[in-house]
Amino acid sequence: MKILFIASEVDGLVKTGGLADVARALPLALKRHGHDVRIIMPFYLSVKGRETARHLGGFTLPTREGHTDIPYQAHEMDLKGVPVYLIDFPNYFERPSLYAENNNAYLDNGERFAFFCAASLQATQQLGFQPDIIHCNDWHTALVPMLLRTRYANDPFFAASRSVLTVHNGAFQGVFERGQLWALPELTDNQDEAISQGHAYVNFLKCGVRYADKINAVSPSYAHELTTYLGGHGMAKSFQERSEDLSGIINGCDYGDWDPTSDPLIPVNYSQTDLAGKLACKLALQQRAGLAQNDWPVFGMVCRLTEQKGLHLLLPILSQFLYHKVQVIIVGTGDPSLAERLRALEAEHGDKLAFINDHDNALAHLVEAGSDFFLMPSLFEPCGLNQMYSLAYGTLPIVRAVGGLKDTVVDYDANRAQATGFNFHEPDALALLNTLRRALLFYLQDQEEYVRVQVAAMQTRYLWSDSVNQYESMYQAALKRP
Ligand SMILES: Nc1ncnc2c1ncn2[C@@H]1O[C@H](COP(=O)(O)OP(=O)(O)O[C@H]2O[C@H](CO)[C@@H](O)[C@H](O)[C@H]2O)[C@@H](O)[C@H]1O
Repeated sequence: MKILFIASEVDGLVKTGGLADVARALPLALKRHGHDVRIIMPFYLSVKGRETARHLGGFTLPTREGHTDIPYQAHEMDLKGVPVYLIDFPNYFERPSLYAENNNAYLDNGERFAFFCAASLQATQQLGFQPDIIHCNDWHTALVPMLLRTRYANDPFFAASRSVLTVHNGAFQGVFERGQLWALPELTDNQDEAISQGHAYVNFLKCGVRYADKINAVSPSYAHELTTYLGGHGMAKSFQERSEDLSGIINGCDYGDWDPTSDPLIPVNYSQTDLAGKLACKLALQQRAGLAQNDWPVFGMVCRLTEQKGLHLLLPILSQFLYHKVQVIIVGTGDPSLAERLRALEAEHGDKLAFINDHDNALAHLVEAGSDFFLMPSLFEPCGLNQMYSLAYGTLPIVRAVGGLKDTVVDYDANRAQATGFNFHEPDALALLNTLRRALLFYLQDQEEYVRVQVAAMQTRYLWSDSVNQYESMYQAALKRP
């Protein structure tokens, strides 16, 4: 199949979160399965190696009558054999950051990504790539399915193309004032309730859910949660209306980058049959975090500092947990108020808690390798990547049983034979504290059993080739739609 993969960030070129990991790994896996895949993304200032990009041509995007058209350039780079088309319009994309500065979203994000959606389709046509499947990801690209059904409805070039939308994070929906979207008359004039938020606003994600031929979430549990009032981020009704076309496909884990037997970013490699190196990693992590190099269990956490990641469950009970002989190492950037609270706790418990306010991939690898447990008490988690890395590194995940976490981590007390970690259900700080204590007790009372579960965790595999089989089925189903 010919697949156009549209994403706002792609690891290796530019990354702010888990979306970028998938936007790299999935196209590469599709290519390995023999598909002709092209990625298209904005030509941000921070695109790595942007000086090597090859210029493909200049095009002009027509806008609403009375407004000036938008001239832009298209470039091409290579991602391990997958061509990446880059949409270049400096006014929108040559900025210090992708979406926000100092935690404040750019005010013209709606305008920027509306342009990106429209230009992506236009550039693809101009470049002569005629896709069977147009694969959109999250709100930034979610206007594309609507444009296919409106602007391009009678264009023979895209007549056989079908769209799919992957929801990586339904909490981000892209809600913007209609008036801001002057480049897209299809939106400014469209009062359809199914794509609106109140009267004056358009919801990009709703637009994708309304018009995409098929929709998937990045885990089966999250796909189900999206249709519920509790887990649907206010969009349950929209997802319910498309429930026949909605599925869940768990992300794969990139074991090429995340493999303790060969990881070049950790001091000593180790495997299920020889765990000695894991201890050396723990000592290196304790040293890096400025904590004592002792044999206390280390609980690691690496995440964006947002409410999603469950920090408001952890913060109220952290002092209590730190009464025990444990070390907690948290690496993350994001919400300044959460960072402030973590710094205050660190000042109080400096011998047991280290907070590293940084985005550092090598350190993330060291935390995975050097910790005994990994914390993900997420409020919601569409798929989650770190728990998969943790499993591979024999670092038992302690997770809230939601979304992809529920689908990938088996709780020790619920099912000892299959156990790979610890789960709790209620979004409640005390439920988390109980689970942390459960894990601690387990670790202290039976090292042999701990190693057994650790080895079971290391044997789990979430392969991209399995996910790709499911994406292929979804693409086939999309192509059958009228
Ligand atoms: N301070 C830091 N230093 C180094 N690395 C850091 C870091 N903070 C985060 N990371 C890295 O960024 C990635 C985060 O991925 P996640 O899937 O956990 O979350 P995210 O919420 O961004 O993704 C969304 O999209 C993905 C992809 O579909 C879903 O899995 C997920 O549930 C959804 O919320 C991981 O590779 C992690 O190691």
